[in-house]
Amino acid sequence: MSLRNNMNGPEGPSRCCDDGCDGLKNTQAAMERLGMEETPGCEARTAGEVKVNSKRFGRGAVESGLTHECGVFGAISTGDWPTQVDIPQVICLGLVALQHRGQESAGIVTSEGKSARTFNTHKGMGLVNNIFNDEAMKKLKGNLGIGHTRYSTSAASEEVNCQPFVVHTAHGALAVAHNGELVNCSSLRKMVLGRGVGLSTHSDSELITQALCLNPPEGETNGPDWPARINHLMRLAPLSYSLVIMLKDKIYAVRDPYGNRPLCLGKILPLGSSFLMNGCAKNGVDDRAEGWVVSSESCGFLSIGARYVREVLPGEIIEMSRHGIRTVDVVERPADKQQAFCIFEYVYFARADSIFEGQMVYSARMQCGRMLARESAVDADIVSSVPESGTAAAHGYARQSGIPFMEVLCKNRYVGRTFIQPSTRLRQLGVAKKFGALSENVRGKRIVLIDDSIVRGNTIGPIIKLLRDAGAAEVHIRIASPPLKYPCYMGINIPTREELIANKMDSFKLAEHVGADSLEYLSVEGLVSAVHYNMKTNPSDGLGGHCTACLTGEYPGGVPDDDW
Ligand SMILES: O=P(O)(O)OC[C@H]1O[C@H](OP(=O)(O)OP(=O)(O)O)[C@H](O)[C@@H]1O
Ligand SMILES: NC(=O)CC[C@H](N)C(=O)O
Ligand code: SF4
Ligand SMILES: [Mg+2]
Repeated sequence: MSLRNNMNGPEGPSRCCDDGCDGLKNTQAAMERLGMEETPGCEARTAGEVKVNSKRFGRGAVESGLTHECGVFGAISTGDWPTQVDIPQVICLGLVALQHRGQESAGIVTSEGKSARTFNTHKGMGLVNNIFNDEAMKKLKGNLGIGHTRYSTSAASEEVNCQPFVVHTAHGALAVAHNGELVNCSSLRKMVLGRGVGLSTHSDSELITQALCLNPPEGETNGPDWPARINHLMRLAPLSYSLVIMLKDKIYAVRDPYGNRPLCLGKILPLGSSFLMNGCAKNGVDDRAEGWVVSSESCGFLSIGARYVREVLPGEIIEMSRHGIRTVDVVERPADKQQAFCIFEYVYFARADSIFEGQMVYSARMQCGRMLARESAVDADIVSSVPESGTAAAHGYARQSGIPFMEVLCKNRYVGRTFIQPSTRLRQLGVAKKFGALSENVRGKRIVLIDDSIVRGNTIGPIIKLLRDAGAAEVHIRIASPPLKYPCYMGINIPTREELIANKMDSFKLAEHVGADSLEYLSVEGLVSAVHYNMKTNPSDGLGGHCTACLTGEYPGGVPDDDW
């Protein structure tokens, strides 16, 4: 899951928005790549009546797959500061574990807990390991801190938009890291600007940061009431976000009322903890906490000596201090609305060892494969997968069908982004070059090949050709998610409807187009029931609902109020 064919490049996606034009250069490049006519100015339109100032263009062009979201992380040590827990190191390792969620830039901000004036900040473009060298880590000394790894959805992939954002308020410094995208960004932006606040970027994450700084119209009697300010923001902007917000000596962990983006809590255990020594899940529950962490995903917890505790609930505001953690508020959704956790976290985004809703992502993916085998059986000699994220579903398909699993593809993890390859031919080769066929496993075989998703349809065709060239007798494609037909407004870079191959052809035509003997998708009902199969949360508690908008067109919080 580490390689994304992201064509954003160092200039990355940028947004030409209602009050600025900084996205135009990249917008034009994206248009050229898409073969569209360019007209000057923010309000210019293409022949197809697509506005240049739409966010969609602002994100730049991508060759294949869905590009990710972001990873947020926070850590605080408990007890008398300073303690033995190396908070900057914990955050850095936490971000490395979240690297698959965003590879454009990363940042860490720490506080020693004493002064409301000074935070230690280090941010940069690129991968976590390249940004945080020894010198940077020394500078980040602190007892609490937050971190971010970014895939941009609003505002360019540039240093100025790297997170966490830090602002200095009348009540001290404030730092914010955000995963998600504000659906009503435009109206909130107008509101904040209308209150006399200047914004220095087009980032919705900076907007959140500044909105938190606004003094409430009714005033505050005993200094700032941060939970009340957060609550107020959540009512103004109900989705989508998971936030970590740092003040001098506290962190607030916040998940939007729809629970659209993931966020979970972990407890840093003493080094001698039996849980860390033998990994037994029931141990560690009663161990004293040496600190607390909050993270987009739980996959990195063991690597930092932490134990997964639970998810942050939709709408919950958790305060983390040196005394421990406590829920300070829960902001409700409208009564008629379900939780809308992104179902694509299960399909593709999250690391397979992360836990959501009481189940491991890997188990949900396997269950999708089982369901797919029930819905779309085929006679074959072997079941195989497109690595990486198709593999768990392929194992599920194999178990359900009784057809043995065998690897047929080797993935070269060192193939870089395809944006450096100029021509269509070379870019297409780029997809094929990512994989090699295990020819002895392939020759003469009837293969069921499982992938997690088809987006633009650029990956699967060259792979089928590779397998046929290696002697495959038949190649049947089974996709462990339904056809992707609609854009996402909640932090995922899903292409335009026109670019999504499922809007151009049904599965029969697509099979023909990519050279498969057959091609079938998992149904929406099949995906939802596979995800529900091992889930521990209960829909009757208002939990366990999922966003399927990119599959069904039913958006949990409506469509954006600005111009997409
Ligand atoms: O239809 P397309 O637009 O070509 O994209 C679909 C492919 O993109 C993703 O894989 P990717 O190689 O990005 O990551 P992975 O290694 O996690 O599978 C996804 O798993 C599909 O294989
Ligand atoms: N992918 C994300 O979650 C991005 C967060 C935020 N919208 C940004 O562009 O920085
Ligand atoms: S539209 Fe799709 S990718 Fe976006 S939040 Fe919903 S399920 Fe996730
Ligand atoms: Mg893939």
